[in-house]
Amino acid sequence: MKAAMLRSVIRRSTTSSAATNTYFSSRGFSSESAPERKVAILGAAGGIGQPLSLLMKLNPLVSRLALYDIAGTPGVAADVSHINTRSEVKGYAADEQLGQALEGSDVVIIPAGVPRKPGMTRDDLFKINAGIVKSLCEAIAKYCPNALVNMISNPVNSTVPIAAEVFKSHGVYDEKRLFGVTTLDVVRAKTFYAGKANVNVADVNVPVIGGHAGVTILPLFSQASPQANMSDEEIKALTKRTQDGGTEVVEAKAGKGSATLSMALVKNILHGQLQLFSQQQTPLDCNLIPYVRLGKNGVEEVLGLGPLSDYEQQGLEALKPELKSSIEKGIAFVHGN
Ligand SMILES: NC(=O)c1ccc[n+]([C@@H]2O[C@H](COP(=O)([O-])OP(=O)(O)OC[C@H]3O[C@@H](n4cnc5c(N)ncnc54)[C@H](O)[C@@H]3O)[C@@H](O)[C@H]2O)c1
Ligand SMILES: O=C(O)C[C@H](O)C(=O)O
Repeated sequence: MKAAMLRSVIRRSTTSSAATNTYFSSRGFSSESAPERKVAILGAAGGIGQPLSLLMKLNPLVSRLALYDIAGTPGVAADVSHINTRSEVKGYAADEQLGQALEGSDVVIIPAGVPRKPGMTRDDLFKINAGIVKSLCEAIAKYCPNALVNMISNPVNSTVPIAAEVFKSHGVYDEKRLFGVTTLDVVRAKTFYAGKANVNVADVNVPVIGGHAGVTILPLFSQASPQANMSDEEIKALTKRTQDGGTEVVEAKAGKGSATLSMALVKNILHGQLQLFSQQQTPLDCNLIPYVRLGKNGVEEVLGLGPLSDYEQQGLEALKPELKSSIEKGIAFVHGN
């Protein structure tokens, strides 16, 4: 098992809202007080790209927003640019403008690629998305090698290793700066748990470990807060629903794509990353729970998994072979074997 690679897929992030609020209340929204930060979205005209572009335009921590896609970016950029917030928006289309879109970026978010249709697994997207992600990462390595890179494109369990291998081959890999975006699993675990436990969802915290496909998604309900009395059967059902959350949406959308709206929660990660830029003196515990802590260069510390129940321990053992093989598939793709 490539331990470092596994860790990069295992990382997850939910930003502490307390920390985020502190920033907003203490520093305000004005362009004078917020630092200069450029965010590039690759795949900006898509189902995820468009609401994400909107959210980034609303984010007072962003000063420049580069929207890149192979088609449709002029329209999205013109539309988003009319919003009266501080960031300057530019649209970029076609390969020859990718470098300009990326140059100077502090944060890059990649939702480029095709989504699932009913009956498909995320891995079925590998054939198309692996090549897309690889070429975008080549450009990142060249034009903004120090950016924090957030991989949304599926299959995340393989696209993160693809990114890592591309960056390694250019000598710019930093495992602290590469994130697989798995926030949705945390979001779903919290929502489903709150419904079952009949508690306020805003107060709920559920760590989720592993990757981002089926059994590789492992919510740790034994560490959930507030604690609720639940039977083993209820925990199993909640675990399964969290693991199948993406499929639930794909089936409900009936051929019209996968989750795009709940993906809006990705902004939480970015708040964490952008805050981290703005408060560089101290390693900031952005509550990238359960197992990483952010510092000024990205992930500062990989924390332990915490105490697992027997059921979770079995789940952890069960997910490793699938995660390992998805990671190896990504690595092999980059090295052409
Ligand atoms: N990680 C997660 O939690 C998560 C959640 C939902 C969806 N996804 C994945 O995100 C991806 C995008 O989903 P979507 O619903 O936005 O799909 P979409 O088809 O609506 O949008 C994808 C966009 O990518 C663009 N694109 C394709 N090739 C490109 C390239 N080479 N460079 C730049 N842009 C390119 C397309 O033109 C399109 O605008 C899918 O792979 C999907 O499975 C991941
Ligand atoms: O399930 C999908 O294909 C999209 C995404 O990964 C999700 O979890 O919703």
